[in-house]
Amino acid sequence: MEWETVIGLEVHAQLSTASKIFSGSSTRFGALPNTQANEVDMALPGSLPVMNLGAVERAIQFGLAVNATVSPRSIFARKNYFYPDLPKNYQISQFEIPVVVGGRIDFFVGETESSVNLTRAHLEEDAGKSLHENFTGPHGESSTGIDLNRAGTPLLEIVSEPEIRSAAQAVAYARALHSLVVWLGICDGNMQEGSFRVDANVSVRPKGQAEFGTRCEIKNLNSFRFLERAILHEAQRQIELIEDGGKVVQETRLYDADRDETRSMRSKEDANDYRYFPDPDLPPLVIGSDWIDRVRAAMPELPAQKRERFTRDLGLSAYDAAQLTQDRATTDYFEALVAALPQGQAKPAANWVLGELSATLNREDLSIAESRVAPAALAGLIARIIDGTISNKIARDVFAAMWEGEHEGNADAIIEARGLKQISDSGALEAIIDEVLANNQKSVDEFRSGKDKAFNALVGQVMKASKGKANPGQVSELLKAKLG
Ligand SMILES: Nc1ncnc2c1ncn2[C@@H]1O[C@H](COP(=O)(O)OP(=O)(O)OP(=O)(O)O)[C@@H](O)[C@H]1O
Ligand SMILES: [Mg+2]
Ligand SMILES: [Mg+2]
Repeated sequence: MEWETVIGLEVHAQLSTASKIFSGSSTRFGALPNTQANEVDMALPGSLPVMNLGAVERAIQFGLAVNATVSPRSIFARKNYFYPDLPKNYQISQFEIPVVVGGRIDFFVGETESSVNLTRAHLEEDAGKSLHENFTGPHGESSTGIDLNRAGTPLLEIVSEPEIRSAAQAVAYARALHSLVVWLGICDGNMQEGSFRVDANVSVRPKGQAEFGTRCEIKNLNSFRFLERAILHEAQRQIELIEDGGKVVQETRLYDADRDETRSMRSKEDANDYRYFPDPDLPPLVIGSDWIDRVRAAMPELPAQKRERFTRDLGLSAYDAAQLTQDRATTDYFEALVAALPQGQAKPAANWVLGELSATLNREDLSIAESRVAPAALAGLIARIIDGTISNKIARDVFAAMWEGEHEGNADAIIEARGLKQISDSGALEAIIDEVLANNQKSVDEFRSGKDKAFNALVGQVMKASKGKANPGQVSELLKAKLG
C-alpha cells in the first residue's frame, strides 16, 4: 500500500526580550542556576505576573510579517500540569484566543515553491529545567536539581496546519520560519541554547484517504537534521505498526539522536486534560490598531518584500531571490554588491554571491559577515568580467587570490601583476589559432567531415594554449572564419 505522511509543526521561538514574560528577571543564557529567578518565577505566594510589553510587541511583529490577524483582545489561560520544574503547577499560555491567528509561510523545497498555513501563534512562558547530572543527596543517593532561570522566559508558540507532507518540506518550512524570526530580530535563533525548538506531529494514512490518521508528537527537536530524522523514523514506525495489524496510539515521543529512533515518553494528554481556564491574575491583552500601526512602521523590510523587489526590479528568478533573502547578512551583502556595480548587473552579482562566494564561505566555515572579500572588492572583480578584461574562469583564480589577501584583495592589481588580461588582440589570437590548427589536423578533419564536437575541442585547445586568457567569444569567431 502507498502511504502518505501528514505533519504539523509546533515551534517554540524564544522571544529576545531582556527580561521574562511576567517578571523582571533577566533572560540571559548560561547564568549560574537560580540566579535569575525571582518570586514570580519561583511562584512564591502573593506574587503576581506583570505582562512584558516587549514580548507582545514581538508577537505583533510576527503576526504582521506572516499576514496574520493580530487579535484585538486575547486571553491568558492556565494550562495545568504537574512537573518538578513548573513551580506554579500551571503554565501561563493562551488557549481560546491567541494573540496571532492565521498567517502563512512561503518558502522553497529545493527549487519548488511551497507554502504552509499557520493555525495560530500564542504567547506563553517557558518552564524551568531539571538537572539530572552530578547531584548527590545527603545520603549519597542520586538526586535531581531544579534550575528556574529559564522559568518564565517568553515563548511564541507557532502552530502550523497539518499541511506538510514530507520530512523535507517540514525542514524547509522550519528553516524559513527560523530565518524569518531571526530576520525580524524577535528571536536569536540559537538552536543549541534552545531558543528555537520544534515539536513534530506526525501521522500516516493510505494515499487517497481523506481522514487523518492518529498523530504522535515528537517533542523538542533542536536541530533541522534531528527534525528530518525524527519524522522519517516516526512515519516508518507507524507504517510498519499498521501493516503488522497494530494501531497507532496518540502519544508524546522523544527522538533519541544517539540511537536515531523515537521512543514513547507518555501517552498524549488532550486539551481537556490540562483543565485550561482564563488566568484571573492577568487582564485580557488588548492591542489597539494604533499600537499595531506603530509596530508596522518600525518593521524592517521583510524577506518577502525584498524577494518581490529582486524579481521585479532586478530581474532575478524567484529561486535566486529566495536564496539571497535567507538571512539579512546575505541580503545586505548582495545589495551592497549590486549598488557598487553598473546598472543591470544583478544577475552576475547573484551568481557570484550564491556560487563562488558561498562555496568559499562553506569551505572555510565562515558566515558571509566574515567574508574576506568585501562587496566593493567583489564588484571590482565582476566589473572586469563585464568589460571583457578577464573571463569568468580566470576571475575565479583572481577571486581566490583576493581571498588570500594578495595585493590587498584588489582585483585590478592582481590581474596586472599576474598578467591575466584577456587576449582580445586579433593578431595575437590568430597566431595562437594558427598554431593550434597546425598541431591538431585530426580535429580539423573531423570538423570538416561534420563533427561539431571537434569545433569545441579546438576552442578548448586555443584556450589552453593561451593559458585561459583568450577571449572565448572572439576565439570562436576567428576559428569559424578560418575553418569555414
Ligand atoms: N492527524 C494529524 N497528523 C499530523 N499532524 C496533526 C494532526 N492533527 C493535528 N496535527 C498538528 O498537530 C499540531 C497540534 O498542535 P496544538 O498546539 O494545536 O495542540 P497540542 O499538540 O495538543 O498542544 P500542546 O502540545 O501545545 O499542548 C498542529 O501543528 C496540527 O497541525
Ligand atoms: Mg501546542
Ligand atoms: Mg503539541
